[in-house]
Amino acid sequence: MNTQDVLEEFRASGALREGHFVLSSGLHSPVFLQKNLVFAQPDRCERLCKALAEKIVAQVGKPDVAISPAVGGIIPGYETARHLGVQSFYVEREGGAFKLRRGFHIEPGQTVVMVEDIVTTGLSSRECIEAIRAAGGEVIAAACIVDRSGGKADVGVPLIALASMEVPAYEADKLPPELAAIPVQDPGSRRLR
Ligand SMILES: O=P(O)(O)OC[C@H]1O[C@H](OP(=O)(O)OP(=O)(O)O)[C@H](O)[C@@H]1O
Ligand SMILES: O=C(O)c1cc(=O)[nH]c(=O)[nH]1
Ligand SMILES: [Mg+2]
Repeated sequence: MNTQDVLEEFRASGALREGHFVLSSGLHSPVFLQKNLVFAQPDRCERLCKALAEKIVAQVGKPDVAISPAVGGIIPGYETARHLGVQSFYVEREGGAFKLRRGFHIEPGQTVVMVEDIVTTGLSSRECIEAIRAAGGEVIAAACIVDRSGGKADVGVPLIALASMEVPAYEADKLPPELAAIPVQDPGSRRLR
């Protein structure tokens, strides 16, 4: 599956949104990939995650566990783990920082692939990897459905992306006037209270 095939799954799901969005990183963008509309369709989610699992195995082999950052990473993390034939855990925010909770346990030295939905700056991936290491896991790679940085994001381990694209994103005080004129939406969970 190449980038065009992946974006076609997003387009057909109505998940390629245009407007004014504040992203998890605080950057602003005229484009948002509403991945949940894709993952809500099990057949599409299966196609994407099966392809991602195959790419992971081809590049780094099969890990012991797949671990994702909540909320967006949970569904693709589970489905990718199913195709890898490994357990699926997730980290979630406790007082702002990602933690492994709910009885999920990593044996010392177990190998982990961190599975994200979307990578923009790589901040959430780095936070997730830090939480996995704090719990004793050895992160051999990160993986995602779409890398919006076009390969520029550095998550500290190899990043295996099913699709790669470059989408404009701006700091809050450097918005182009046409973007500033549109009311802003904050669709993610980082700032939810
Ligand atoms: O690479 P980054 O700059 O960190 O951006 C990508 C992150 O943003 C989204 O999560 P978000 O925190 O918006 O919440 P969600 O997982 O609930 O969608 C997405 O799921 C990634 O985790
Ligand atoms: O950077 C983000 O927060 C982000 C971008 C995007 O296109 N989709 C998403 O769910 N999150
Ligand atoms: Mg997320």
